[in-house]
Order: sequence, then structure tokens, then C-alpha cells
Amino acid sequence: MDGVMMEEEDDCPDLVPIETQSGRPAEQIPVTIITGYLGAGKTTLLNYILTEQHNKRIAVILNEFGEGSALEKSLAVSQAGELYEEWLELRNGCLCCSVKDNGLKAIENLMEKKGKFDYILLETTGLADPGAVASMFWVDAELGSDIYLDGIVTVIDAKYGLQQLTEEKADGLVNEAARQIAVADLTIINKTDLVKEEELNQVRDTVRSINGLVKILETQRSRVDLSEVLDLHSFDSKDGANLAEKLQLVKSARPHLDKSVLTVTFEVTGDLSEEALNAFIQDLLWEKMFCNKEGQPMTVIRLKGIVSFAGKAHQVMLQGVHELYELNETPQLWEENPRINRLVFIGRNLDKDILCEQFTSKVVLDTEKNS
Ligand SMILES: Nc1nc2c(ncn2[C@@H]2O[C@H](COP(=O)(O)OP(=O)(O)OP(=O)(O)O)[C@@H](O)[C@H]2O)c(=O)[nH]1
Ligand SMILES: [Zn+2]
Repeated sequence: MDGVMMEEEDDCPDLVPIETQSGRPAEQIPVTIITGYLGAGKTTLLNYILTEQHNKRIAVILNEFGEGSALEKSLAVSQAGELYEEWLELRNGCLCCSVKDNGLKAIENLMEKKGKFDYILLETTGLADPGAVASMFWVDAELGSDIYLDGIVTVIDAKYGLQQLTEEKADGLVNEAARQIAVADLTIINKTDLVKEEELNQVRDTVRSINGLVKILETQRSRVDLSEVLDLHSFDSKDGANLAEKLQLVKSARPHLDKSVLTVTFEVTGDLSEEALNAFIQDLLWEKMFCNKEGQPMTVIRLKGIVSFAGKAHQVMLQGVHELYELNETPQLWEENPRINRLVFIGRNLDKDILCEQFTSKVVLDTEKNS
């Protein structure tokens, strides 16, 4: 992939990369796609890689669900700093339908900053079909000269992975979780702290049964040896046969998200009661107390938010995956900024109006309520 010339072969004519004719050798930038089901630990991996000591200048492309760009950005980036100078994000509700355009646009924009980075990490949404994302690298010849796909890394939730693999097949739609494992060059079974040996073995066996070739790592907080994740050179065959082969594994997959899973986001100004927020989340995630207008209980798969607690100078981050959730203070201060709580819910049977109304009436302390 790096334009090596075979000069030691006597009978081989000199092969000169076209780009050298313009005086500059082609230096292709590797791209690693980081995929995995909702809440598996992709962003954690990304942040870990960005903050580890290494000699790479990494540009990150995030493809997250949700509407508020400020929210997604603040949620994904754990700390401010020069590391994130090259930040770019993709935001388009349905990745499978429109990622090609937006994904290419983002990378094209990024390539204008050429020279400022030497590696690209592309996080897909939790419901993405990585095959669709991967195919944009070989479809677009123009991009192909600038970048190459190094590998597809799939993060798997040790605790919920099995459930996701077996239960998400609603209405004959293809299981995204299985598809993500099928195309992976490397799988990372994350959150091993949450399961017993036996469960872990089961997850490992299931991953192996879906993809007999894939390398499997096991982690906590997505802490991996970078050399096992980056520079995999998974597709270094000249004709892209390897990639074609991989994509064929998932060719029959319908390139659409499970329609019953949807995203709801809203913003509410004011301080929150910590106690009331905990009660609200527990009613939602544990008790499944909220129903949509059709009377079906709301099921939250993924929950994210930035919230403001009365008397706290720092912004607090809310993270939830199925029934597990955590509230953590971020280094970010509210200062003069308006205290706007921003929330993202991904799940089934979600009703924005009901969620927002419940949240506002039960959790917000202030009188200056709006939605
Ligand atoms: N217990 C435990 N929690 C973890 C581990 N890794 C990540 N988490 C938590 O899991 C939640 C989701 O992690 P993220 O990295 O945001 O997951 P993601 O795959 O980027 O999520 P989406 O982009 O929404 O699909 C966060 O609350 C993390 O703190 C782990 O090894 N153990
Ligand atoms: Zn993420």
C-alpha cells in the first residue's frame, strides 16, 4: 500500500507511483473503522487511543446519533486539549442510508488538512452497518489515493453482547450486532469486569461462531495495546479481494437500521435535583414505568446526557447502557454558560413529548422551565 518499488527484481520494470511525478510521493493515510453495538465502548476506546502515548497524530471522525452537535462533541471528548484540534464529526440519523455522502464529505474536508495528522479513526454509530461504511473506501477512487482502510475493529459489550446478538432480530431485519462481528478484523470484548468467566466464554464462543477468522481481545474500559489495533493492514491485497470477500459475508444484509429503534433528544434549561434524576432514570431503565401513547413500555438501550446539578460548578455526564447507568462530573465548568441539560435516548417505543414532560416536571428544580 505504500508504493514500495520492487527494484531488487532484475526483470521487473521500475514501477513509479504516479504521484511522484508531481514531485511528492503519495503518502496514504490509514483509516481504522471502529464499530460496535450501542454503548459497547467505542468512544471509550477512541478516547483511550487519543490519550495514550504514541507517535501518531490521529484525526477522529465520529458518527453519532443525536441532533445536538455540541452535545455529541462534549460527550465524546472527555477532556479539552490540542489532541482534538482535528475534530470532525458526522451526524446523520441513519448511517446506512446517507453515510456515503456525509462520510466522504467529512473525510474530504479532513484531507484538506493533510499533513496535520497521520491516522484516521472513524467511529460509526452503534447501529451502523460497517460494510456500508467500508465500501465507501473502495467506491471512491479519488479518496482511495489519499487514504486506505487499515481495518475494521468491532467493540462488543461482554455483558449485553449476547443479548444483542440474539434478541435484536425484529421483523426479519438483519441483526446489526452480528453483522458488525462478521466484517471485523479485530473484535474487542469489552467490559469484562461486568461478567463472570462463564459468561465471557459464551460471548467468546459466539463471536468465534460468527467469524471464524477474527482476532479477539478482551478488555476493561477498552484498554488495549495500540499495536494490536492500529496498522493492521487488513486489506493490503492489491485488488481489494480481501475487502470484497469480507463485504460478501454481509451482502445479503438489508442496509437499514432496525426501524423500531429510534433516537429522542431534548434540552431543558435549569438545575436538576440529583435525587430526582436518579429516581427518573431508575423508573425509566429499571422499572420500565414510562409508556408511549400506544401504551407500550419504553425501552432504553442507550442514554447519554450532560446535566446541571444545583450548586455544582461542573457539568455532569450521564451515561447509560441498558439498565446500567453512571453520573460523572466532567472537568467542564458551567461558568457563565446557561445551564442547559441535554439528553439523548436511543431505544424502542420512545415518545419524546412524554419523556420531556416527565423529565421537566419531576427532575428540573428551576421555575424557568422550557423544552
Ligand atoms: N463497567 C464498565 N463500563 C464501561 C467499560 N467500558 C466502557 N464503559 C461504560 O460504558 C458506557 C458506554 O461507553 P461508550 O464508550 O460511550 O460506548 P459507545 O460504544 O461509544 O456508545 P455509542 O456511541 O452510544 O454506541 C459508558 O458509560 C462507559 O463508561 C468497561 O470496561 N466496564
Ligand atoms: Zn460512542
